[in-house]
Amino acid sequence: MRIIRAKDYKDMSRKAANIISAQVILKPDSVLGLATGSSPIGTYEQLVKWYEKDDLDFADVTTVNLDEYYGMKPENDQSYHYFMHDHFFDHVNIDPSRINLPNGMEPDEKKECARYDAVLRSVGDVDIQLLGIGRNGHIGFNEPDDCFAKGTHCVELTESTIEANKRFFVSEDEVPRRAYSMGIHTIMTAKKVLVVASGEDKAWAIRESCFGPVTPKVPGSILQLHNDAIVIADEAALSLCGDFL
Ligand SMILES: N[C@@H]1[C@@H](O)[C@H](O)[C@@H](COP(=O)(O)O)O[C@@H]1O
Repeated sequence: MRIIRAKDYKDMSRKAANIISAQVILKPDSVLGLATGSSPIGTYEQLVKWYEKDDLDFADVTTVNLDEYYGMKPENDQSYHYFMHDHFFDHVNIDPSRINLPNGMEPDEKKECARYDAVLRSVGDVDIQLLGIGRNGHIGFNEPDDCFAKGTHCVELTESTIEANKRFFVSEDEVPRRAYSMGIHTIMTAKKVLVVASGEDKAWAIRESCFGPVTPKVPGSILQLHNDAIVIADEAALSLCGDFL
């Protein structure tokens, strides 16, 4: 696991966008695993800027997203489908037929998990998986658990995640309680994993994920076993790692 120290959110975002753009330049038909949340927004903004300057071409890129809220219509502005279009897809020349996300509107969990796993198999290896991290160390929506989930699954969100995500909703009651998420095994098969973390509220998750025991109680800790995992974290997110760096 490589840890790259960033000055602040902007610096973190530029560093992450640099790694993704190098990937797309070197391999124009890359498969990008994409993430939502406030952490990667700056990365998408930077990629869009470079695209607008004609420095990047996404025409042959395929994307797979980590997760989606269960029961959420894609046109709902809190859906991850909406988020991805709003922050990235609608601003670059990505082919809509190469965009893949879990379908939150499929009520049959078994069916949707099997469908999305088949999609993931059909696109082949993910070249770079971008990840944010939850305050409790969750990645995608793989919440702390007794074991690591393998493939796509439907998750009950923890109180800590509901609490953290309520800032995006009018009231806590509106925060969905369940979500579809790519599994840990799928995340671990990506050729490269890129975690972006900013702010003090991520400090515990970053310390435990990078230097704590590898345990499903802190899902991000499994990334210590990945052979090409990069964590780009700002000073605040690294503030509890002092003794280890
Ligand atoms: N499913 C997403 C995660 O993919 C994201 O990493 C996490 C942290 O979000 P933020 O970056 O807004 O702190 O939030 C959600 O739970």
